[in-house]
Amino acid sequence: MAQYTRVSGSVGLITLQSPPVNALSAAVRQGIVDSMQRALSEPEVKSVVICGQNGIFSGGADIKEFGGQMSGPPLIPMIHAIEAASKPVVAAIEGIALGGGLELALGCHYRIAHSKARVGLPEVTLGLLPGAGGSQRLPRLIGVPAALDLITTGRYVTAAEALKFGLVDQITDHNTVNVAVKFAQRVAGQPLDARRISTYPCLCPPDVDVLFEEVMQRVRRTARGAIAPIACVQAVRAAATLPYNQGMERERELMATLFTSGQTRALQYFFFAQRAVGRWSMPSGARWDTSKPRPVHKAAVIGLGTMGRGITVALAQAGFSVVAVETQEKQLMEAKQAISGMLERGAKRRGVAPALDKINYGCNIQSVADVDLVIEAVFEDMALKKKVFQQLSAVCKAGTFLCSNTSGLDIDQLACQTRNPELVVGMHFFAPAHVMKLLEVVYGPKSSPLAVATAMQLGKKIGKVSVAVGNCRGFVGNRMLKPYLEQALFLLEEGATPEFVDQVLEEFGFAMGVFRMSDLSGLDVGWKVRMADGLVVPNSTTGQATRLRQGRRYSPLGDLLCEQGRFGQKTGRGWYQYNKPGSQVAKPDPWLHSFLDEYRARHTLVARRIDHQEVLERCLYSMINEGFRILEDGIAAGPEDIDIIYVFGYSWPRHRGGPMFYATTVGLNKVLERLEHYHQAHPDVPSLQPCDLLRKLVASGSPPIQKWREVIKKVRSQL
Ligand SMILES: CC(C)(COP(=O)(O)OP(=O)(O)OC[C@H]1O[C@@H](n2cnc3c(N)ncnc32)[C@H](O)[C@@H]1OP(=O)(O)O)[C@@H](O)C(=O)NCCC(=O)NCCSC(=O)C[C@@H](O)CCCCCCCCCCCCC(=O)O
Repeated sequence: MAQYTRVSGSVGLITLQSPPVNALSAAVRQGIVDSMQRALSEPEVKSVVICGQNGIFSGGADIKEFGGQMSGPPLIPMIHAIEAASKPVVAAIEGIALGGGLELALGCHYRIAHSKARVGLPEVTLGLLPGAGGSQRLPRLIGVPAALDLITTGRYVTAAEALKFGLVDQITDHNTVNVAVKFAQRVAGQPLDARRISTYPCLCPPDVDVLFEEVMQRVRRTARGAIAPIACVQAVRAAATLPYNQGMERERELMATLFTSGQTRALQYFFFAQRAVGRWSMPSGARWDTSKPRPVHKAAVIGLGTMGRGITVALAQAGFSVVAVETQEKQLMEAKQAISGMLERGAKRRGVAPALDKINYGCNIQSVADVDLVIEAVFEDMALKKKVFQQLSAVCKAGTFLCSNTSGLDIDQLACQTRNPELVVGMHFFAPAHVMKLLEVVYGPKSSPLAVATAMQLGKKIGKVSVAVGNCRGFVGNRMLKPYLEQALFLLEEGATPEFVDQVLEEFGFAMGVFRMSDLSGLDVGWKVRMADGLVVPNSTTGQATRLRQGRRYSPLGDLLCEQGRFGQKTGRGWYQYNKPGSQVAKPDPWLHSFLDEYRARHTLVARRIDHQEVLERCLYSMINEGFRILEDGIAAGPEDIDIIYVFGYSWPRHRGGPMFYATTVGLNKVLERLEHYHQAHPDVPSLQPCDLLRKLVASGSPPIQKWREVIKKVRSQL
């Protein structure tokens, strides 16, 4: 709702009241309409101020309303009425004015912002465009180039930047509402024609067509199939080329398409999923709201390879004191130089001082004795990690949390090396660790809620989206990657090429297909793991046994490439060829094609034509099936956890919501039916066998994803 009061005798003050972010719900819109009517009808009132309660102007339209029947006064006529009002209306912007919130402010005649406020039109991130006049008013107010930037990226700007653009009229460090009220008194009675943004001409640079073409190309390149950024460019183009009313009509048409699209449903789901993962729970019943984290002031990082360096940078940038440890002096000095460079570059970008003095470097593990939390980031080798954990347990003060940056090793085995296994958790960072948003916080059977809460809180403080997951081989992300990679290899055996498989996956929206991604990560990484698992048979040539391991179909293709020294980008050869080692430009490799032909001939495999559908279904449905197993096993608490991990850690296209949400858009019965089909064709591939939870969900009528947790609970209680 909105509260109406009269202040200073002549100013009508409308306060939006819809905690926590004053979203423009039906009740708030009704409140604004009623309050405006009152303010305009009271002769004593000469001007109006609109503000939000609790220091927040508005987070925009109420996203929760989008899924259902919209009721209450619509936003567009409400904003038009404010702009057309005969008395000046001033927006007092504190905290945030986002999306519809900023569009409301643009309908006001003046905007006063607090210096700490941030404003923006983030609709594109929800698969929408600023559909309450924002795409037409913003370019008229701040010009086409700046409006295009804000609307197509959805980025927020500070009050200072907004003032520079002319988006706000004044900024203040004082009480914004008081300043706005005084301002409103001053402008009372002044003519308003020049203050109605919809009447402004749209200022275009001389080369505006070139600009639109460039932005459209950039957007198409980076959108990876998302439709909203393209519609945003089209809407701003309408502002630049059409009179206001026609531009509004174009905005409405474009919005209508977006509003009913599957992409916006996926992105809205994703918005709430990001918030849901913070409300973590463990199978023991421990939860985010009953487990208090312990403050961490000083942390240590052990092992300063690529991951350790990134983690050190992330911690130092967030203001933590860090002890950074490497065993050899030479490696320590190299790491110090690299970390300093990363901090300096990051600080330059953000216009702040580099946090160099936050880090103490050392070669002696004793130097971590007084830290609150240690993140071990040595090589992915269980024996080595165990040794480090034994040392840490002996050296660290009582109560220190011991965390391992591992991408899939058993946390429990590490916890068993320590005096206090309840203080041990996994912290699986993604490379580069100071850039990638995802953090899997892995709890073992002995990890305490305190340790999980502390690691989750630390993740938040260093700017990560942290997801709490259970302890199993590969945790969530890498466990689901396994069937995906496996299917891709089987497809090569059956006749596909790496280029074709990658093309299909990239058209789907992945930043990189599976083979380009493997080349980037290094083929030797998985090879070492398979060797440790006893799966690699060196110099294997022929025979059925080569393609079977432990009773299941196995493709040795990756092993054979590694035997040739083809480790991917770093060696200049992998599934593709590169101009030189380290180059990132992947080119098809005729050698690889002959190699595949010879391999198939050797194993009497007849190449067949494989189509797009089969690539997508086999790669994605096998991965989704593993996701259902993960839910069934209680490794992830809900589908949102999996989806967040896949979007932030594995470049799953955000506008498809994540693998589990995608399964709902395909239809769970269809996923089940296709898995059954493929499993029948490949009975020696267990990952294609539909899991029980998927069957149960289909049997219970494929409930919406928000209801899955109830079915999962039932399935688990029956175990
Ligand atoms: C605001 C934030 C920056 C705050 O961040 P913070 O970290 O402080 O807090 P949280 O993110 O945890 O949020 C707290 C809490 O609040 C919930 N929440 C936040 N924002 C909203 C919101 N806008 N709506 C609802 N709920 C919200 C959040 O979920 C948390 O609760 P939870 O229980 O989940 O923990 C940050 O929250 C943020 O970034 N918010 C989103 C900001 C945003 O994206 N705003 C834009 C919204 S979209 C919009 O405004 C659209 C408008 O342009 C136009 C609307 C016009 C509609 C017209 C419809 C036309 C239909 C066309 C059909 C045509 C048919 C025809 O014509 O034929």
